[in-house]
Amino acid sequence: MARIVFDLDGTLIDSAPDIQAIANRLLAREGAAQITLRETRGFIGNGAAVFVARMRAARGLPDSAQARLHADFVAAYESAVTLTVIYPGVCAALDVLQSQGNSLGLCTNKPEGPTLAVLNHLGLTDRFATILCGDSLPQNKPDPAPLHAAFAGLGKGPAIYVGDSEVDAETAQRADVPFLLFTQGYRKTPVDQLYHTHAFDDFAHLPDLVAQVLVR
Ligand SMILES: O=C(O)COP(=O)(O)O
Ligand SMILES: [Mg+2]
Repeated sequence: MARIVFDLDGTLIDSAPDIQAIANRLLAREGAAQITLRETRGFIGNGAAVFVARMRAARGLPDSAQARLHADFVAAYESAVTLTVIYPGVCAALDVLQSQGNSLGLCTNKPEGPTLAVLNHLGLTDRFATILCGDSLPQNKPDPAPLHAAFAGLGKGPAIYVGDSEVDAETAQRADVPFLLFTQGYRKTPVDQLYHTHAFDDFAHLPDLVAQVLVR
């Protein structure tokens, strides 16, 4: 059976409303305008430090505020779980994939504290036999090292990565593994311009796509 590794934000969960709420509390304190949900989605993907840098750039806050705002963002991040939801059909798809004997892992650029907090809050932690976070290794996605480590944690078998973003597509390409692209996440680039093996807009289709990858 296969080793299937998932991205988190924008793939399994829609966490943008919680991340937007933290950002807007910080921006209000700085006297800067709020960011929209669309802007928030656009800033997610390369981890917390890059999110804060993009948020600052969008509101003209200086580089000298980065360390302070990043620290405040991370401090708030672990308790920011209440507005986050699992995308429709995710749990049923994971049930099917696990019942077929596939092993599941997670590879996210979100730091470990908030990753475990939101997984616990949503009852998802036990689904994953291995979890690689943005601060688990010196390298972050799109460096393929965390994805390789996630697959290594799942033993042997064909490898498949499932994600939503430009970062995930590049990571999969650099790791040379099949990539299933969820199109309803935080991607900004047209699907046909991103590396992918199959694209899907509904988790009900995921088990079939995994089966298609495995017969190739
Ligand atoms: O925290 C981020 O910026 C991205 O998280 P993800 O890798 O789960 O999409
Ligand atoms: Mg993502």
